[in-house]
Amino acid sequence: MDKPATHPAAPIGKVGVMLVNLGTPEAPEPGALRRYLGQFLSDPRVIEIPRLIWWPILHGIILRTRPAKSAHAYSQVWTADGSPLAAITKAQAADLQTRMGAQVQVEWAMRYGQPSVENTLARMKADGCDRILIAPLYPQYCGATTASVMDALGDGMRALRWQPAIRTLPPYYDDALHIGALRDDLSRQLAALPFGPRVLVLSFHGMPERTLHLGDPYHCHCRKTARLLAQALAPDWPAMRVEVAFQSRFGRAKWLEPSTESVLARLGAEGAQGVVVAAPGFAADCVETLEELAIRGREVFEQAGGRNYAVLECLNAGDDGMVMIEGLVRRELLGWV
Ligand SMILES: C=CC1=C(C)c2cc3[nH]c(cc4nc(cc5[nH]c(cc1n2)c(C)c5CCC(=O)O)C(CCC(=O)O)=C4C)c(C)c3C=C
Ligand SMILES: [Fe+2]
Ligand SMILES: [Fe+2]
Repeated sequence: MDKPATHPAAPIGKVGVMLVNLGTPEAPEPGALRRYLGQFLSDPRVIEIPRLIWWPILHGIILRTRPAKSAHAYSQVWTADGSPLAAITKAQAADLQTRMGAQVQVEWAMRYGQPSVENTLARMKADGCDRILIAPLYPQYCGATTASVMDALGDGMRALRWQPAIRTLPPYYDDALHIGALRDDLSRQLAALPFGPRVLVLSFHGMPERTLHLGDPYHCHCRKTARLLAQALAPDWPAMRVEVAFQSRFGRAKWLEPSTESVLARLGAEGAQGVVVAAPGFAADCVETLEELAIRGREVFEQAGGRNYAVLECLNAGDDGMVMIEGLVRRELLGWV
């Protein structure tokens, strides 16, 4: 049989994958925190208050007071490899590189701080990647996180004369690969606890409630992840109740409710025993899980009278999480690889 007609072979460039997460300070010190928070909180996707009002508050109050407080939080979770979020994202990229083989170049970047999305994009293009998949590791879409990565990507693209072709990883909050990975990973961790889990609190990062009414799908995405995950865990953990909460409130506006802090205080006051917290909105452990949930959350719960508390690890670079990332990435690379 005749071979089908093909187009003349084009020179095949490299395919790249860029894993992106939020970002992190360079050191757990007030100076580094001031630079990091300055960049983060100047992003109009994150703080949606007119510049004229927000600028004096940011520079006059927040950047004078918060860096020292945040530096203390980071210093309690800092590792020999640096910030947990950066170290874990780097490990995820290294593991994905092994899984994908030499055909694909895997890199990692941070939306705020280093390595930046812009520089990483330019370096990948210089390395010969002419097709790049940008994978923001946020399961739930949010303007403040996912869209902000796309803004940084746009800045990076604007600076390039010869641009690569781009694909972006859609949010995976309800993807069977994500729910399955969470079910397997959390089940294993639940089974290893020294006490019986009675209540599982699924704690997501909060957002100003206003963004929900403006049409941001984040709240709905969190709720759906929680519902599907609770259904997936129910057969193995029939006696465990699942609650949803939102953590890390910032500023004076009303944020999504209930707050994780109020849920832990209530459970503690009820004398609950066996309260376990998981954070299925975070692809990697970070200051928000390791300090806010594991240290301060425990204090809130125990001081209110609760006993037996645990915080489970995020998917991180563990096998369940990496099988998921590989599956999500391979699906988006169809036709390229
Ligand atoms: C996972 C999704 C996230 C959403 C949504 C989000 C929104 C959001 N965050 C802030 C303010 C802060 N967040 C901070 C840390 C932080 N936030 C996320 C993720 C989301 N944020 C992560 C993964 C981290 C950890 C970074 C790390 O280095 O470990 C911080 C800094 C820490 C602190 O000073 O408390 C701030 C500030 C706002 C205002 C917001 C939505 C509008
Ligand atoms: Fe945040
Ligand atoms: Fe926090």
